[in-house]
Amino acid sequence: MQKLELSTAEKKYPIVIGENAVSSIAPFLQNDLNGFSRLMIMTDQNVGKLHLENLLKQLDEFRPAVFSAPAGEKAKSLEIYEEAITFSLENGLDRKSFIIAFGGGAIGDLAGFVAATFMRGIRFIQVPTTILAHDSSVGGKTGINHHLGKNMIGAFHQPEAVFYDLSFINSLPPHEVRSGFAEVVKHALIGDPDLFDWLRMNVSSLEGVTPMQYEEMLAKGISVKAKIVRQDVHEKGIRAYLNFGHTLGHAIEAEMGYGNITHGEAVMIGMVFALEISKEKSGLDFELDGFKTWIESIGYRTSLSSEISKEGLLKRMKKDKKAIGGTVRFVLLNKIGVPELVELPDSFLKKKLGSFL
Ligand SMILES: NC(=O)c1ccc[n+]([C@@H]2O[C@H](COP(=O)([O-])OP(=O)(O)OC[C@H]3O[C@@H](n4cnc5c(N)ncnc54)[C@H](O)[C@@H]3O)[C@@H](O)[C@H]2O)c1
Ligand SMILES: O=C(O)C(=O)C[C@@H](O)[C@H](O)[C@H](O)COP(=O)(O)O
Ligand SMILES: [Zn+2]
Repeated sequence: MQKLELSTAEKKYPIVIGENAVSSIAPFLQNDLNGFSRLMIMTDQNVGKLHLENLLKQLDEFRPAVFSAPAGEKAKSLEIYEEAITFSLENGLDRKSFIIAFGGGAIGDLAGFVAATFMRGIRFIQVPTTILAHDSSVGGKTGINHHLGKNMIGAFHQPEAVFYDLSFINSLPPHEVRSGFAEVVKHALIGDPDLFDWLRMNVSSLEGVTPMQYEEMLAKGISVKAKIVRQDVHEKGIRAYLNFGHTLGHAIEAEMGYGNITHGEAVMIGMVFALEISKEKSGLDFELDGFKTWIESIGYRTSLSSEISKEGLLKRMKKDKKAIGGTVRFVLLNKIGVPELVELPDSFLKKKLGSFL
């Protein structure tokens, strides 16, 4: 079990990682919150079937209401958001109520946004169940999608705590493990060169990673994120580095239709694209072919089919949250562990996308 802490000017909260972290939730609710009224668990249909009973066993005494959303990106829609608010009102939640986000990043983002906006904001905790959610459960970005772009509706709202029980990740299907591992690679590339070297040396298949190794790499990924968020909670500057690979990644997700490619797999393609540009624009000295061979051997795609429209992708990248006045800004790497934010003209991106697709 590892215990980290995210400390910002506004708030400090614990991040408990390891097998059986779930057993720390009830004592936390009991002792660390100065009381609350109604408790609501928000989960999705897959996680509900697989793991809700286990969580409920721990929380019986609190008699929680349970809201179950559709699995995956469908949860991050205005329609499901409204359903969740209606459910909260009908189940007697008030300003002193408390939410548990129990699931992957989609549920974490939805539940966090419900918590941020219900009666102008109530408290919540994150109980992540995917590898990807080592990223999404920490840092307080919450939100839902719009058909014109990912996470276009949202708020910064920090949880009271994160309880990351790694026994849940054992039931993930291989493509979801792959999705989550992409964000581990991202954290290594932007902030932990030693972790990056370690991953390259030790991970040749995701099935071969041991529980101890997962615990170690997820804690390291979270540490990279926490260090950045601590300095820039509201993304006025360096928090944008956590968006490495996301400018194209988010455009791919929206262009292909939410849920038709996993977030991590889209981000991995986006990182390959950003690494290629980094070599050209930021002087990155990096063996990209070797990197691509490595991730392809783990099962990632490293390029897109030519059926996807490059005009469509560019249009979406121009709506990215980092863009200013329609000028796209990309996170590039100067060195492994040294990111920077660089403006890229449309003409350059169009040309690059042309050779990438
Ligand atoms: N807020 C942030 O900082 C942040 C960071 C990264 C990603 N995200 C968002 O997170 C979302 C992706 O998160 P995700 O990959 O966890 O996706 P997800 O929540 O959609 O989960 C992926 C799939 O795995 C299933 N699942 C979840 N836990 C499981 C388990 N233990 N066993 C078996 N199946 C399980 C889900 O039902 C779903 O079908 C995207 O919407 C992305 O934009 C947010
Ligand atoms: O926490 C952050 O900051 C991130 O950018 C983490 C990303 O991995 C995550 O996908 C996030 O939701 C992207 O945020 P957005 O602001 O680009 O929508
Ligand atoms: Zn992401």
